[in-house]
Amino acid sequence: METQRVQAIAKISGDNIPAEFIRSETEQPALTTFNGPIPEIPVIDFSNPDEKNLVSLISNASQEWGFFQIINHGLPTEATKNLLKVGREFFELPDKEKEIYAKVPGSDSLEGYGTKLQKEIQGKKAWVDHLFHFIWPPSRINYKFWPKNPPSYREANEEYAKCMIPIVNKLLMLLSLGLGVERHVIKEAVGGDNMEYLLKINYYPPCPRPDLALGVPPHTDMSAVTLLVPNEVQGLQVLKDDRWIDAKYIPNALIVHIGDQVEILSNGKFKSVLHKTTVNKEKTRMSWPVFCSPPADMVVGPLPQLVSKENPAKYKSKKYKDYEYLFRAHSRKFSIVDLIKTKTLSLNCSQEQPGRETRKILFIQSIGVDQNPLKIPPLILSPSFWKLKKIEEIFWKSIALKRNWHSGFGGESVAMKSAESRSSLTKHNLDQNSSDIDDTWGDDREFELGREWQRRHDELHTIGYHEGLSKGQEAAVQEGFTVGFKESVSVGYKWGSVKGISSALAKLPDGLKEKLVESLEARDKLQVLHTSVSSVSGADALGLYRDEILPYQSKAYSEPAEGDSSSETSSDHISRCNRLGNYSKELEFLLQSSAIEVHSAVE
Ligand SMILES: O=C(O)CCC(=O)C(=O)O
Ligand SMILES: [Fe+2]
Repeated sequence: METQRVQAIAKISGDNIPAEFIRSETEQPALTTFNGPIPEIPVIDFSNPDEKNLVSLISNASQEWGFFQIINHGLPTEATKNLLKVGREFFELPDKEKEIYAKVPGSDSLEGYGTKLQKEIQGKKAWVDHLFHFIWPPSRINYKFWPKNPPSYREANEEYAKCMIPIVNKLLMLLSLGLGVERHVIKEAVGGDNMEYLLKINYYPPCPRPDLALGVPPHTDMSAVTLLVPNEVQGLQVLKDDRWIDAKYIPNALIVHIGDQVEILSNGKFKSVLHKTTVNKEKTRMSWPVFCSPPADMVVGPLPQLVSKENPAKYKSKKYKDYEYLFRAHSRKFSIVDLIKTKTLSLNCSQEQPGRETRKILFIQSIGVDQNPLKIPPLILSPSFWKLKKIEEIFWKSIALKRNWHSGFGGESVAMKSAESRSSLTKHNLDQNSSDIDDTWGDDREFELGREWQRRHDELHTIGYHEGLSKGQEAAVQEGFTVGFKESVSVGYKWGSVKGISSALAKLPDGLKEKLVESLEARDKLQVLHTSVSSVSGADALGLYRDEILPYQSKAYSEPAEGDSSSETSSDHISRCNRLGNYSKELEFLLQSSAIEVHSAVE
């Protein structure tokens, strides 16, 4: 079945848009765009002969914004003009002609003409079509995805790629100097001359309700750096100090995004920027980002020069292809770079120092609120958590060897959706062509297992976190920003943890379970806990929280009235109706009598 393109939907939309494009209030541009005095997004003159000064400007912009525009960059205006012209002409071709370049269904490759197939977590679709193809190095180019029409498409793209190279090299050199390492270091760390340039053309047709829809939803780029030219229609927004800021259109400027790989290499000094796009009522917006990324097998981790005892690595090292896999397997709602942060996932946020975590919370939360009263306790997984990891690893490996990828955690979660899509992808490969079986299961098996394990592991870690945040978001939307958000995050987190941990335990083979939880009684109780936890959906859990705990907590904040006849204390009440809390306590209790300990600092 052919995918419906947004370009086609736009043509028949009239005054309204289909419901699947209407964003929740926390995402609608009309409600989230910052309207106060706009901080200046850095504009940097790339021809500045004072190298020291240039390094400092780029370095500051990369730390504070992860985003800037460069002017006088040396990219010939003619090359850009031609790139934009042929791209626009391609999208103006009849649909049938464009479909010749459609992405290959089921393929792992990003290349081709397409529309994001899966809806996002909240079931929303993006108002954008796109074309992806590599433009550099020549060995990476697959001309199958380069339009033959207009005829000058190839020449214009080849010319543009050639002109990009010195600019990208200079940028990486300046970034290296900004980190205090030698000028060649970042370029080499992302593959040297084998670094890959992936061009994307975004096509955002006019949208009757730009106040309700989004182009690309909030994300960071997984590249090392991204260099982008837009057409003259403004629409790009970046998150700065928890506010969505419009990036002004500057003719002939090149927009630079610091991507996840440079954030990792810099050990967190440079920030990959969270950004998204809005759409326009009358005009078609287009943009041409070039994602400059390491080759698939390149391992990227914090630069050894930047890591010491005092300043340990904040990210795990990973092959780029594994990072890419993680990126695709997980919801785009959060920045994936956080998933590979080393063991302690800190949710300690304060207004004075808005960190990435604050940003993450606020970008789902962003309702244009000036005050950020969040102060969330840190979430620490103790070393004994890794014991569980080890056992689970053996378990997943053993079932993976039986090729049973479909078994998984019980319970529903955001992450499970991606697990399902991964399973169906694998299944699709197997069904599609039996010779694919060897590719999928042959020499790469160890690697695949590693990836599968990584995914399970990441899921277990983030299951509570994601659920906590989204429950927090829903609760906060319903209850108002200041009431209950912190509490709901913590309740939601606990809830997700109980679900994730009890399901993982329930799925362990009996022999392992016995080793971990010696007492038969405790094992039975764990099973019962798992069954009851699975029977309560995330939405019901939220309902319990909202209807039973929150109102009572707010009541308990005010002094009890004189002569209040109720003898029930607030903690009595909360424990009576707090099934969520009870589940959590029950799990903690059962785990205490086992070889597993799971500590969480979330109260
Ligand atoms: O269209 C834009 O300006 C940004 C697009 C973008 O962020 C992306 O495609 O990754
Ligand atoms: Fe992007």
